[in-house]
Amino acid sequence: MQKLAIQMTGVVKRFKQHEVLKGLNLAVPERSIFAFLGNNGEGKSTAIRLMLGLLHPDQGTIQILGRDIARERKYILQQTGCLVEAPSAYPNLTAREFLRIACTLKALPRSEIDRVLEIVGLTADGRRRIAQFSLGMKQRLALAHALVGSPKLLILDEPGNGLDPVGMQEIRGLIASLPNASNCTVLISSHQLDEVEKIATHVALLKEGRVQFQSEMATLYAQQDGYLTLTVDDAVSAQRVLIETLLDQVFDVTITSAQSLRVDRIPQELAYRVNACLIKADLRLHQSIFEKPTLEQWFHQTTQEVQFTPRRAA
Ligand SMILES: Nc1ncnc2c1ncn2[C@@H]1O[C@H](COP(=O)(O)OP(=O)(O)OP(=O)(O)O)[C@@H](O)[C@H]1O
Repeated sequence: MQKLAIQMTGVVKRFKQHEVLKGLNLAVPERSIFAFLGNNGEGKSTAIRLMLGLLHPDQGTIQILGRDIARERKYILQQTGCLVEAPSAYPNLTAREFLRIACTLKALPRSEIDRVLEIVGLTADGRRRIAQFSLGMKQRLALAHALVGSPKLLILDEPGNGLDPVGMQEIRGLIASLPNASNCTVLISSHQLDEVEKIATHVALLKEGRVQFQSEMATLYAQQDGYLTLTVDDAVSAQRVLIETLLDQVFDVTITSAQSLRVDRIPQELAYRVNACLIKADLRLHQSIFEKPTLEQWFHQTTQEVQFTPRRAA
C-alpha cells in the first residue's frame, strides 16, 4: 500500500458555532505534488494550520509523515517546511538573519543559509533588510525558509504570490523537482490553477467542510468528457448532419463561425464517430481537435455543480 505523508481522518474544526471542517478525510501520498483546492473560505488554511499543529481539531485524527501531530509535533515540524505567508513580519531583519533563526531551530550549520538562498536566487541579497525586498523577493525568501533542512514535507499556501512570470517558472521548476531530488512531498494550496495544473500529480477539492473529490490528476483527466473543435467548409451543414445522424448520441453542437463548430461534453472514444459521420456525408473536414477541460474549467464546473456529462442534442 502506498505510504501517506498526510492522513486526516474525520477531522472536525469549529470556531465557536461555525463548523468549518465537517469530517475532513484527506490522504496525501508520499512524493506527490498534491493540489489542495477550494473556493475562498472553504477551510484550506484551517486544514493546513491543523496539519502543522497550530490549531487542534475538535474531532478526528491527523497523521503527518506517519506520526500523530498531537503527540509528535516537534519531530514533525523538524521534517516539515511551510510557506504560509511572506516574511513581512520581520522587516528589520536581513534575509540571512531571518534564515538563521530557522537554521538554529533545526540545529543546522550556516552553510544551509547559503544553500537555500542560492536555490531561490537571492544569494546577492542575503545582507539586505527584508523591508527593502519586493513582494516577489519576499516570496522567494519565504520559500527559502521553507526549504531549510531539506524537509520531507513542504506545505505551500499560494507559493506564486507576487512572482513575475520568470520567477513563477523558476519556482515551478524547483517544486516539480523536489519529489525526485529530495524525496519530498509537496502540498500546494493555490487559486492559480493554470500554474498548479503544470506540476500537480494529485488533486483534492474542499467544499462545505469536506473533501468533495480526491484523485490522481491522470485519473481526473481520464474520467472527464472533453470537447471537439472542428474546421469544415460549411458549419451549418455539418451541424445538421451531426444532429440528424448522431441524434441518440449525446452532443451539444455549436456553430462558432462559418467554418467551425464545437461539440461539447463528448467522451474521447466517441470523437472518431463525429469525424466519420462528416466524412461519410461528403462534408470536408479540415481539422478535428479533441481537448479535455483544464483544471480551472473542471474546478468551475465542479464547484458550481454543473455536470460535465454528455447531453442529448436538441
Ligand atoms: N481564527 C478564526 N476564528 C474564527 N473563524 C475563523 C478563524 N479562522 C478561519 N475562520 C473561518 O473559517 C472559514 C475558513 O477559513 P480559511 O481561511 O480556512 O479558508 P480558505 O479556504 O483558506 O480561504 P482562502 O482561499 O480565502 O484562503 C472562514 O469562514 C473563516 O472566516
